[in-house]
Amino acid sequence: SCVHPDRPEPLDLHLGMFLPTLLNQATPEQMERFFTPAWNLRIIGTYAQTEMGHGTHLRGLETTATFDPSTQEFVLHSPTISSIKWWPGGLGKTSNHAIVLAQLHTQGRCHGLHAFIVPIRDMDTHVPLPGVVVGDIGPKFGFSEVDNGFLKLEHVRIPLDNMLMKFAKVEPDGTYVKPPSAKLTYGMVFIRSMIVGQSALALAKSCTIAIRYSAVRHQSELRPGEPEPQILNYQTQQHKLFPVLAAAYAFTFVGQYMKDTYRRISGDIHAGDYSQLPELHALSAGLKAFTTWAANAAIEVCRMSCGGHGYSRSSALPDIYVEFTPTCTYEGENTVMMLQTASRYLVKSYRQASVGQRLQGSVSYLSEAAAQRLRPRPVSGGAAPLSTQDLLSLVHLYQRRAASLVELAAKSIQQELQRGRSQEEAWNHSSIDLVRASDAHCHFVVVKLFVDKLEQVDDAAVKAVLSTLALLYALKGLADNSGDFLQAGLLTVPQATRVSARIKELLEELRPDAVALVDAFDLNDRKLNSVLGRYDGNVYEHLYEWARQSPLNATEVHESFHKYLKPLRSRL
Ligand SMILES: CCCCCCCCCC/C=C\CCCCCCCC(=O)SCCNC(=O)CCNC(=O)[C@H](O)C(C)(C)COP(=O)(O)OP(=O)(O)OC[C@H]1O[C@@H](n2cnc3c(N)ncnc32)[C@H](O)[C@@H]1OP(=O)(O)O
Ligand SMILES: Cc1cc2nc3c(=O)[nH]c(=O)nc-3n(C[C@H](O)[C@H](O)[C@H](O)COP(=O)(O)OP(=O)(O)OC[C@H]3O[C@@H](n4cnc5c(N)ncnc54)[C@H](O)[C@@H]3O)c2cc1C
Repeated sequence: SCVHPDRPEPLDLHLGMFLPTLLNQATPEQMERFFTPAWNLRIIGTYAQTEMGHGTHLRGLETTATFDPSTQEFVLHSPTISSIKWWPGGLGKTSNHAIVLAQLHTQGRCHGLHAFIVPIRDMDTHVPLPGVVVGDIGPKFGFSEVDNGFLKLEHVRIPLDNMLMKFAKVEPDGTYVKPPSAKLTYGMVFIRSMIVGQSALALAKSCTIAIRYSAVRHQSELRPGEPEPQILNYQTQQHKLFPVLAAAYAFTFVGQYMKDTYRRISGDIHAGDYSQLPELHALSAGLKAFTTWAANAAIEVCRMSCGGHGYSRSSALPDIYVEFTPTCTYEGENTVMMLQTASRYLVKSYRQASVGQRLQGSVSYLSEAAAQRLRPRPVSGGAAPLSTQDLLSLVHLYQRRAASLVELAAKSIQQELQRGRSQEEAWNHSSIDLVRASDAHCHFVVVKLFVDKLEQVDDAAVKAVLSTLALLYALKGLADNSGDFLQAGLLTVPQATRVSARIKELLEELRPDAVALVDAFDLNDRKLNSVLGRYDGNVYEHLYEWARQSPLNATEVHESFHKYLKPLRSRL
């Protein structure tokens, strides 16, 4: 059957991680030896980092690569059951090579995790090579098209030159040469950055299906005696779907920003300037977690808003969910990513700002907040006036919420330390606050980027409708997180009431443009693969046709009648 353009595929890891890792970490000689045949699919690779016992804790990975100077080889070995590589996409049956992340041992010392290119199957027969035990990990929640696999290495020898040595090196005598920065060997920033755009696409597809279907589905009575209305005219249906529509636009702009930022900073890194790597790591980790959690929940809102037909595979919504949901786990489990952004960036920046350092990039607002703390507080102490129309003032409100939650997390750590807890315990006992701080920081970044994007829109009508979407996104976020804003003294209860009223007005304003706004994503029927989301809105005829094609309908009387029902009857 033809490959559906957006379905997971066995070659995803080859394209999405094996090739990019070579590009980022291979020497010119290794590019020649591996990239060319990999580009021509002679070499098919995967990225084998996760083990049965460890996915998040990289320093806990157990696979070893021990250098043998007498033969100029590394010996790759899986020492325990928990060290068996587990999950890599395309590993089970497709790949003939793997980039294996292993603890490097040379001259009796361990130098931590490094990347090694390991042939795992014969290039011609595809039979596993000696010392290689490889296979599929079995059925999963979804991703049934992908052979996520396991790999057990039994003292497998590879040449010295199979260690990716663009940054770290091992000399022929076994001497280890450190990389310019230990962070360069982590990788994964590329895919995390790309996943932000995947979140936008998943939202765009889901709300296109749900809003188009809601425009053709008529149900119940709004006014007695009148024809059944479009379900899109129900305020609750708009309250479910229009914030998802707004988020789809917001994440589209954030996804573009993330890709541009990745391209810019990875260019600097290739030129030897590593100064922006912390910002890139923090931004990609945080936005990957923020956008995938939000999109994951929103896909389910779209499915349920389509009633029973949303549960049918003909809607495509179950498949979109099943294929999207692992983004919250892979490429950095979301909670762990949020903690990375908070602990390795936000709290560090907060402390720098607190001693007067001028911060750049996405945390520059922490300098402004630190300066604010030094000024006398206004006597009123109350929340500033709230405009439910002025986007810039809402951006500032999100900025102040983020600064407040970063400060709360930093102070929690300080309080835990003052209680006598160790550094590690103090951080662990503040981790809920740390995740909240990261979430608020990412939320501010998303709202700010949405509003910044409007400045680039020239067409007045487009700018007006996008501004309405941006307002809805910002106010809905304010309503959903009103506890944060109230706790930070940034919102009063009367203001919260005004926000709810304004949201209702915006839903009404957006109703006439809702279908045009999803059409603007320009997702054709093949890409959507959804009977409910068809551009022509001809749902019922195609739903009936889709059902008729079901394999169960190949015969009028299914064999189960003769095999089971009839014999059962005769015994009753
Ligand atoms: C030619 C190209 C063609 C392209 C075509 C594209 C077609 C694409 C189609 C296919 C699309 C998608 C396919 C992919 C599908 C997805 C498959 C999923 C794959 C995986 O899941 S791979 C495995 C993912 N695993 C992880 O992410 C592990 C998560 N854990 C960690 O990252 C780490 O354990 C940790 C949580 C960061 C903790 O590590 P550690 O304890 O060692 O580090 P510290 O917290 O102490 O921090 C130390 C220091 O390092 C900095 N840092 C940490 N990580 C990074 C990083 N990634 N980058 C940069 N810097 C990092 C951290 O900030 C600290 O710095 P400091 O000391 O504070 O200055
Ligand atoms: C569909 C799919 C495809 C994948 N493809 C690949 C691949 O191609 N290559 C590859 O190498 N891997 C792949 N993986 C593995 C994936 O990267 C890991 O599952 C992921 O990194 C999470 O690690 P884990 O499974 O060990 O979960 P764990 O880290 O065990 O997480 C379990 C729970 O523990 C919590 N936790 C863990 N550490 C901390 C902490 N420090 N602080 C607070 N809470 C914590 C987490 O938040 C989570 O709630 C894939 C996984 C899936 C589902």
